[in-house]
Amino acid sequence: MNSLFFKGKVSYPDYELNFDLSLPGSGITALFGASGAGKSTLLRAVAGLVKPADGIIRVKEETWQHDNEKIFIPTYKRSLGFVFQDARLFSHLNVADNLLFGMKRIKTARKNISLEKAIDLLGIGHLTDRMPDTLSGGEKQRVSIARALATDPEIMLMDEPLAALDMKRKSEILPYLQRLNDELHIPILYVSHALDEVSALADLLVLLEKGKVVASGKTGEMLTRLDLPLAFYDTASAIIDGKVIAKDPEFCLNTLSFSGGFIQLPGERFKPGQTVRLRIQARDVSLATEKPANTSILNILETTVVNLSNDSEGEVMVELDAKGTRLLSRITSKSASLLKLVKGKPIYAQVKGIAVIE
Ligand SMILES: Nc1ncnc2c1ncn2[C@@H]1O[C@H](COP(=O)(O)OP(=O)(O)OP(=O)(O)O)[C@@H](O)[C@H]1O
Repeated sequence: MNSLFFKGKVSYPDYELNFDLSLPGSGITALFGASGAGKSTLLRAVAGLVKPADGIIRVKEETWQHDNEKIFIPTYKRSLGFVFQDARLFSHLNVADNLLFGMKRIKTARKNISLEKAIDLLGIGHLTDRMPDTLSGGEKQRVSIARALATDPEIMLMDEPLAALDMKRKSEILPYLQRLNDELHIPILYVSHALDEVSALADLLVLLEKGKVVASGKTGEMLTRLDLPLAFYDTASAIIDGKVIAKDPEFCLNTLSFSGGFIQLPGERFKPGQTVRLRIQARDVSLATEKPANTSILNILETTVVNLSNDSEGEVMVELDAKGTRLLSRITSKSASLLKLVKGKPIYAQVKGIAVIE
């Protein structure tokens, strides 16, 4: 049983959170929603910091709460790593001692991750002698993540770990989080209300609204579903996980393959075999009923219209299928009418801009 199961109800005087979720036992699952949606409360329920009614909290083979069986394991006995928005390091201990502090309660017999591995994964080897108040916000947070990881937890719970950092620090930490996901098989529950972070990191997305789970599924699919609000954000985007299969040194151009075909992307830094997550904004995708010729746009994909919905005044959001990968295109209502767009219609998607998520 290599999965996560969370069920229960948390009631406050003016608020109720209900959840019933079955999730895979690896990868990053984002708990996403507006302020007050219940993301932190759900994370706290998993940690045992609040006790949900009619609760079942199961993490892989371990049952941490089962009300019918009168099981409730207190937080300190749950094998979890909790990372908060602020790093919460002990200010009187240097980085090495901060890291060791978390490890004291760990039984050495079942260690899968060594302290050295945690230090290496978060790239903090050069910081071990430093005191916390000499570290940048991003460095502190990397230490705090390494400290949680070094306890060799069954699950990592992260509550807006990047929210206190500016964009630059955020983008410094994202690759480390991606690395954790690539190299370890520890499931990560990641609370965020920042769509850019979630689309960069998450394999799965759980959308919460006013104490309820509205929908959950693969991030790429959730971002493009027209029955959910995510596809109507100003920055509405699709994501593509592409694999670098060829380089053209003459034009410094890479070819990436994905389920829907190929994407061409300029840049020196890509290596053959590398998987790259790309973000394609709905605004950067235009549509044509015939394959455009003599155009400067390199990426033209054969797609099918899955769904259409009115967006803002005079605009339409179109959900497209590129052989299993979803894309969005935001066009004017007039263009949608001229192109006679209907569900199931084959259409060429011209991708004008692609951002690499790094
Ligand atoms: N201890 C508490 N007592 C009473 N109400 C609470 C308590 N903790 C949380 N709440 C309420 O529960 C609701 C959900 O809070 P929660 O912190 O889970 O939301 P969130 O989605 O994480 O929001 P944010 O993004 O702002 O952190 C809020 O309306 C909050 O006021």
